[in-house]
Amino acid sequence: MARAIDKVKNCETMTEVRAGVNALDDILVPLLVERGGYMTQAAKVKNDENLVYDQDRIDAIIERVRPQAEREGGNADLIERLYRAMITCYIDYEHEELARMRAAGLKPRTASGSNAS
Ligand SMILES: O=C(O)C(=O)C[C@]1(C(=O)O)C=C[C@@H](O)C=C1
Repeated sequence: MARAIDKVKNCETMTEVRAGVNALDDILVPLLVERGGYMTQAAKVKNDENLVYDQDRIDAIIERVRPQAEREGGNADLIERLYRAMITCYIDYEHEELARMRAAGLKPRTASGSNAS
């Protein structure tokens, strides 16, 4: 199976480079929107500001994506930096989504862990 790095076309002009980048952004943006949708789901399920940030999960994601990047012929350090920056943005978004849902009437979790009715 072709690695991602092997799909990069040789370019002679910046027009060609930017056409390649635009084509990938057309794929990336919908995926980032979809990933953001799961932050909304996470905010709803966690329903606790103190649970939004999860260091163990961040570590697990980085452990997954670094070897994936290497298998695709990429730079694992670059992908880790991108993921850490992206997750930081999604954490902010998850907090925003939880605040939005609270303003719309979502009640905080009770001490027993279930949602207050
Ligand atoms: O898996 C979670 O617990 C999430 O809320 C998602 C996510 C992410 O994948 O961006 C965001 C915040 C957490 O710190 C860890 C990971």
